[in-house]
Amino acid sequence: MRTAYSVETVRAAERELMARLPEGTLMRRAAAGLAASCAGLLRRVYGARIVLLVGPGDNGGDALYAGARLARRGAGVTAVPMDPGRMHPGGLAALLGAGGRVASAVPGRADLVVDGLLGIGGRGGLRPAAAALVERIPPGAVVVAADLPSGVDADTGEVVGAAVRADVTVTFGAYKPGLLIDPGASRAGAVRLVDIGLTLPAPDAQALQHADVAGLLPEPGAASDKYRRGVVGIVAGSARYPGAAVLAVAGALRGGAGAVRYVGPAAVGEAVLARYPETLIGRGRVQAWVVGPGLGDERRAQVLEDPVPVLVDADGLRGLDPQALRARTAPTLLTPHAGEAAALLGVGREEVEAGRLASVRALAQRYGATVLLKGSTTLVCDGTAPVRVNPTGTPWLATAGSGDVLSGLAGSLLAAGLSGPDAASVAAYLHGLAARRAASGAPLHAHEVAEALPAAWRDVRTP
Ligand SMILES: NC(=O)C1=CN([C@@H]2O[C@H](COP(=O)(O)OP(=O)(O)OC[C@H]3O[C@@H](n4cnc5c(N)ncnc54)[C@H](O)[C@@H]3O)[C@@H](O)[C@H]2O)[C@@H](O)CC1
Ligand SMILES: [K+]
Repeated sequence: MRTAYSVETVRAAERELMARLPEGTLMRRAAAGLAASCAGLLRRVYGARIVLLVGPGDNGGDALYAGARLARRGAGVTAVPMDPGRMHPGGLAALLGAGGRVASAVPGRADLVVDGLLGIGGRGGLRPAAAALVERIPPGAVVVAADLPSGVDADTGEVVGAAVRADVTVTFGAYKPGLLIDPGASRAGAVRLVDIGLTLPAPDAQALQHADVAGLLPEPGAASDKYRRGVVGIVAGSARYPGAAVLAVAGALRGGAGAVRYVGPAAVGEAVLARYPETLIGRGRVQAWVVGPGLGDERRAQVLEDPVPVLVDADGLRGLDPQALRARTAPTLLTPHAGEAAALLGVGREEVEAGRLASVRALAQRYGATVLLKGSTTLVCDGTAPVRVNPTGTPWLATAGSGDVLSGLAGSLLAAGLSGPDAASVAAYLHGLAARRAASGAPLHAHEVAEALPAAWRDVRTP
């Protein structure tokens, strides 16, 4: 499990540790880790041209101390301050003492640039002086961000205006949520964690890895039969959109439930059966429902009355009543994309896109449900536990019908007994992995994602 911590939490842990250690110990640890990563990225440290972009705070201090270490190994190190009057004094003395120099402009050529402009003390978008330095980063240089790419909000991943685009981010003490959540995540490149000895409480965000997902996958035992493994009911599709039902069933059949039941118009049921003859047709007991696309209100209301877990997606999300959801006794899982989330919150779509973390938290609070917010870095939040950030997926997943496969899959996992947050995050993980496999660099369609799910499932289980 990759865990991430808010700035407030990291600061508190740092204060607690700093009080017990000689002054400067943590910054030395951070700088040593940063310098080691930089050295590993260079073919040769001796003679390498390294540029440090140095901000006014301790993030700049990290860059200066790391630069001093690299200068001692024979690199040519140039520090370019954002504000010449404000540089970490100890770091500056160390760099100059090691033979580094300070320049007022970014050199035209560099092998490696360290972004030490802003760390967890950065607020808002980069101010003009910082943005001007970032614009001058020489093309072809490897960019290494200290702690986080400057301009990325550490707590949320939000980017307002200019931000550094790093190849590698060397982060200190703990991952920050903004390194896992887009748009920040896509600015961070490969993220490396340097342990500086912090003791941390419960995380604010977490990203499942293969082993975590493997531990959550439902496994049939010797005594299992199709009913004990769970039946998932799919209430989706209309004469106009029969495909949504077929795709949701396609996802559900690969999600670990023992059987999939389809409830809907006869013509749609026939389309489902033509593709998947193993589907049960018509009403009956289920362990979880998926209420999805192409629906009228009455069908949704009926399903929400059933005291079993219910996943609500697409058209099913329209005009949802928060009070009605809060009154439910069984778990509810909502799976909106940004547009649907915006409608549920009564805000603009851009607001959701720019503030994905705040939006998913607000939705979970307002509707008393687990919410899976689809998009670049899908988020899952149940209002209490850490937000789950999905690390798999590919931009090719932005294709018609892929959401129907996801809702069928997540519903199937709910029917198999997983909690709302587990079903949602396992489904998002497998779905993203299947899409990567199916796409491998070329366009894909939703059915291929469903067909790649068993391979993704096996991948996850392979140690
Ligand atoms: N506290 C600690 O124990 C440790 C801190 N470390 C480093 O210290 C960093 C935090 O240092 P600071 O608290 O000094 O904060 P930062 O160095 O992140 O930045 C704060 C400074 O930047 C300015 N600033 C804020 N937003 C700006 C913007 N949008 N544009 C331009 N300037 C802006 C502020 O006026 C302030 O002077 C961490 O990210 C990490 O790199 C590490 O050395 C590890 C140990
Ligand atoms: K930085």
